[in-house]
Amino acid sequence: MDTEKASGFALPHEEALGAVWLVGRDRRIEFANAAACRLSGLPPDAMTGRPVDQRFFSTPDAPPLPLAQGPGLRFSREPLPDGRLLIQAAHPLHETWRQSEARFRLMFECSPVGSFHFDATGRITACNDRFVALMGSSRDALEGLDMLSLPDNRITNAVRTALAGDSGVYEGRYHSVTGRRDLDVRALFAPLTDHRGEVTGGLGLVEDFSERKHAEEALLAYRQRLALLVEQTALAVIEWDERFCVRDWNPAASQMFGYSREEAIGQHAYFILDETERQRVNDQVLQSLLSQRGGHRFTNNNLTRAGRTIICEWFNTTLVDSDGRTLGVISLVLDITERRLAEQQIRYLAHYDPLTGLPNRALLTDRAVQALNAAQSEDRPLALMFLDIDHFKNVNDTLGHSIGDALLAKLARRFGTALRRTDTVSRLGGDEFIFLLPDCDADGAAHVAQQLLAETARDCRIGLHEFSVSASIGIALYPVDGTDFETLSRAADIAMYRAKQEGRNTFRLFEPKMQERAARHLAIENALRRALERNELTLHYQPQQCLKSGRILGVEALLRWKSAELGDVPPAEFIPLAEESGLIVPIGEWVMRTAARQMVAWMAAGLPPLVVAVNLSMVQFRQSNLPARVGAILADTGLPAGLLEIELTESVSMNQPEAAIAMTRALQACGVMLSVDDFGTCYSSLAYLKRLSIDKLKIDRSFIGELDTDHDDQAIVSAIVSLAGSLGLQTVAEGVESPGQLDFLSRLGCDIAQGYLISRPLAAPDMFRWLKSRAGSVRAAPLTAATAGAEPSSV
Ligand SMILES: Nc1nc2c(ncn2[C@@H]2O[C@@H]3COP(=O)(O)O[C@H]4[C@@H](O)[C@H](n5cnc6c(=O)[nH]c(N)nc65)O[C@@H]4COP(=O)(O)O[C@H]3[C@H]2O)c(=O)[nH]1
Repeated sequence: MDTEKASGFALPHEEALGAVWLVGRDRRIEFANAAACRLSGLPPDAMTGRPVDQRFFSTPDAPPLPLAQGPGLRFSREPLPDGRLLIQAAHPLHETWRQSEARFRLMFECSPVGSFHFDATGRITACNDRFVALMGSSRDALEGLDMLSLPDNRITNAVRTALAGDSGVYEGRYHSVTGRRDLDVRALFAPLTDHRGEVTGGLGLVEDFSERKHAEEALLAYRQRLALLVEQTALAVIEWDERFCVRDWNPAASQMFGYSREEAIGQHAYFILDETERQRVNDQVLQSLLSQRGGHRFTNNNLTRAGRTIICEWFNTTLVDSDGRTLGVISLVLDITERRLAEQQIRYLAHYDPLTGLPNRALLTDRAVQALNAAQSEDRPLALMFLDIDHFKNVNDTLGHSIGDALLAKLARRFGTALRRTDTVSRLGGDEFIFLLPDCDADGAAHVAQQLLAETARDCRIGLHEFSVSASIGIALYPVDGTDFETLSRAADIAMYRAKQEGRNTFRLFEPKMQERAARHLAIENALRRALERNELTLHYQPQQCLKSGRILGVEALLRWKSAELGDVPPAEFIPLAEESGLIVPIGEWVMRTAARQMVAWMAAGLPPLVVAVNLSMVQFRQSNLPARVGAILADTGLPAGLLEIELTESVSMNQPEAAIAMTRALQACGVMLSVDDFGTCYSSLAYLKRLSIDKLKIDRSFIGELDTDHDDQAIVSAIVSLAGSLGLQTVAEGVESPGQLDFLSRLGCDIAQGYLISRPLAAPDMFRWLKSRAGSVRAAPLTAATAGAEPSSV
């Protein structure tokens, strides 16, 4: 380079040009390069200043003097603008070499691969820009770097391998000198030799494959995830070839169709299609799947290995290569058999009653609307019928719910046989059925109702039980009783309610006045809700007289209601409604508390202790906390337990016998007395009666009214009295109105009488006066342990 500077001429690379002489304007050599010196056989010092032969200038092509002759040398002469002369001598092979060198240099410089030369000592002598960039360093820092002193053994080993004449490879993570870059590199170290085959150094090629490595790693991870997914997924994953034979088959597919992977591979798609599906999904359809692009989805019936048909949802995607050629199809398959069944079940449940299989209200309403439209447009009648099983609750309570359910299912089947194809019977839940009878007038409806009553009354055998039930039916007619389903339903319901009130096991056609009754019931129920808080309820008391001594032993508390809106409402009217609505529970508690308080007050006012009898409704009797409530009332009011008598109606005690027996025992354990009211109206079994913990039987007043004349009643009352005697129970005769009745009862040995003959039920102050006026004949209740806490009588 110094010589170049000295010449003031930037010479191209020596080797590239061959021998070069620069001749001054004085025709003397100013500069000769190493090749020119070698060619001339003169050292550079002897060359500089040396005159150039005249002939060289006149005959430019003649061999220059004093140049040594060389074979095939080609001279050229180039006058320079400043008057100097550039003489070059080159061998023709040198030109080829020069061009090749230039190409190599270009490749070296511009290569996208980091490239560098190193000498025989392992020092980097030259490198390209890409190498500098990859290393994240500077050219100055890299050129001259001794690679054999690098800390990474694998690099030094690879360099040594190259210097030993072999190619060395290094692959690894490279941390740049500056520490700013982390690269995954692959480097090749190749030896460079001279013409004798001696290694003069090497060439290094460094490739950054970080991105490719990341891509490869990502692809590997993706493949692993995909494989895991295909292995683990609940979806069957099936790959088909272009002939629609199985190419791959995952475990879920084996699970779904019953074929192992080995059995499935190579099978044609037909192997999982049943006969019908094969006709539908023929070759043509399969071919069209192959030609489709993108995903497509369908549902079909497939066949498992065990021959079971399953419903499958298929999601298919055609597989294509990068040239768009179809390679096959990949299918994801979901077994939706259970979902379909559940959907069918839901659809069924939305329209049918699961217990009886009859249409439910939703379907009935739908059919009713259609039938009413038809009736209207064709001017035809239509009947709507409500049927309710009488005392169905008793069946459930005594025989259990499963027998109750079986009975309903059996009746539903029987009802079906009594109807025409165009009729609809539906169960609304519970024991209530609705019949929609298109084209049916009052006579037709009455006829059907009679048939239904007969079907209901037929003996039923369920398991070991044989029994029969009855039903009450209400009928409403289109168009007289209503023109829409709602109105007709209301009317039929009211008529059914009426049938129940009028003795059950019968049917009633709706009449407008029934509507009034229903409206009154509603009004009573509404007013009753406010009766307690408005203090509209009071108690009347009716005395009970000992038939032997003529003394008054106690009183029965009877509820009275004077409603602000409705005036006096008799208990026989409002008590059933209070029971239906559940209002009887707070009302009943109020009665017991008020009666107890009254007895305590009367005792405090000087009357001797009297037993007070209160009526207990079936609803109250079923409350499991009843004994606790009774105990609380006694404790709160201070009434001795023995002065409280609880009257249960015969039907109350007959329902759920075992529960009733337990409840009577629990109540008696509280110390209160128990009597069975309205005795004789139900069919009590004697064995059962014996197990009830009761003290008295109250003979129903329906047997007393005609006692003077009716021999049957006399026989019944006489039987009841002797039955009670043999069970150790007292008898109370209700509704005694005449001295004759009283006399008859006395002679029979009946213990107690109650009725208008003795006194009508009176308000508390009147009864107090009445009792006071009869002070002599009012007998204190026998003082037992339970009554011991009562205040001493001043009467
Ligand atoms: N014809 C006639 N009737 C007589 C005679 N002596 C008494 N009576 C009436 O017979 C009914 C006797 O009460 P019950 O059998 O318990 O029958 C009661 C009872 O079942 C129910 N009831 C009354 N008060 C209550 C109550 O506080 N709670 C419950 N759950 N029911 C009650 O209402 C029913 C009717 O009660 P009331 O209308 O007060 O009617 C009372 C009474 O007024 C008579 O000589 N001749």
